[in-house]
Amino acid sequence: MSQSLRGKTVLASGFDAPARGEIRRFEQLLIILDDAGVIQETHAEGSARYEQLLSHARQAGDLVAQPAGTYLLPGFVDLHIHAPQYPQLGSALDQPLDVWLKTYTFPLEAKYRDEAFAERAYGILIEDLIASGTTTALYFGTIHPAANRILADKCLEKGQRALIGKVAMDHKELCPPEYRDASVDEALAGTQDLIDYITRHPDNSENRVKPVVTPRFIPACTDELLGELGQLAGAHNCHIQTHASEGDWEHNHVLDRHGMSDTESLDRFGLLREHTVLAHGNFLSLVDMERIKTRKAAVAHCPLSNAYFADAIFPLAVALEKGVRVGLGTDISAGPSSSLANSLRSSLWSGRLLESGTDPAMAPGERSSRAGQRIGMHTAFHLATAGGAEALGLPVGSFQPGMIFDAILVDPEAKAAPIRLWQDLYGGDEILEKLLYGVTRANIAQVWIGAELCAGEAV
Ligand SMILES: O=c1[nH]c(=O)c2nc[nH]c2[nH]1
Repeated sequence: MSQSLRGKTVLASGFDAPARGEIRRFEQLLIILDDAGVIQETHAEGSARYEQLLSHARQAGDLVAQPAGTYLLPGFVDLHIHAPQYPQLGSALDQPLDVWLKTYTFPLEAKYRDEAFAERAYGILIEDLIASGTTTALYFGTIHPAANRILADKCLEKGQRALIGKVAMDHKELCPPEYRDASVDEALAGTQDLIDYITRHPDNSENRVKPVVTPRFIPACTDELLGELGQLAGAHNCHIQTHASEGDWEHNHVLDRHGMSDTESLDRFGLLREHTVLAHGNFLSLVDMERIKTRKAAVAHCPLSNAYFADAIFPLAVALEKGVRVGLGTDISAGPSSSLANSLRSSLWSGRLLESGTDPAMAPGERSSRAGQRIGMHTAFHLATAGGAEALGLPVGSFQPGMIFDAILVDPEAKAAPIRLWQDLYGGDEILEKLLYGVTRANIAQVWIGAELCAGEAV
């Protein structure tokens, strides 16, 4: 079979979740793609033109029928990930955030001044992420212009949809001399360099890779830099990403320094706009959430990293109820898994722990002060796909007409890691639940980005 589905008609069964809390299950759906990999039409079995379109595609040699027993899902959108931290995945998880940054993370990120190291590490990362089903990633890079260009090159070479930020951090007290922007001008020049490089890249005519203005977090930036980055983002109408209200130390730093929350402070610097993504948001107040919603910004919920570094759980259900846009992030390497499916699963248990409380020494009714914090699988699936895409304003994340075909094909029968579906006992949405709880890299048989095969083998 072809390595591209552009101009083809795909025949597949599977699931998507274009709206929060709602799952669409489809059986033998016809998905008609145009020459750019955009979904033109879909037709369900039994609908008026189904048989005619099916036989027409078959006769024209344009029909691509996915194997029986496989499931097509939208590709995952990782809304918060530090590309340079991949070598450290699964280590140094036992320190507080500020110590972890200084002792392990800044020294690792500083290594990306070596372009050969960047080439090697970014190549491995992107291949692993695509193979794990991440079709879109919102990346923090490093402070180094050359390494950030390499990250963009690698995403384009391997086909991953990506948004990439040059990390801006110039605060002399909080960033070590060997890993900080020497001045506001240097931080701005590096950011501008990446914007120009990505927007003019000869292989980026489809805008698969986009630049992102990326102040690391308020503690790492001077006020002057924050203000300039806000203006730069406005001038280029760029995406913005940063960390906000993550843990006690960081939250209190901003309160002490600016006398207000991260959200309010970022807003004053022009950094809270449509398609700003705030990572974590554990300490957001209801007023902050209202402001984020009004600005059409979003939160990247990173449940695994919050468990290790934030000592707090993001009140996801409250934010969703408020109408805040939310997606899920792995937060490599503060989160020790590269699989967004693990973030999805963690978003389910973390909401439940917030709701129930965890101290067995306390009576059940007294363990927690929070009710109604759990979310269901339908919502988690939406956040990992269409929710993350909406946060970024990208037309991906579901199989509706007008969406670009970014998809994964899940094979529950993968020999190395079978997902036991017990189809005689379970059906419908229960199958999706079993797939999402069970899916590993071994089950992801194909990964399509822009309707082009980026991992796996087409059959
Ligand atoms: O989880 C995190 N990872 C980081 O690299 C970081 N930098 C600032 N704040 C951070 N939080």
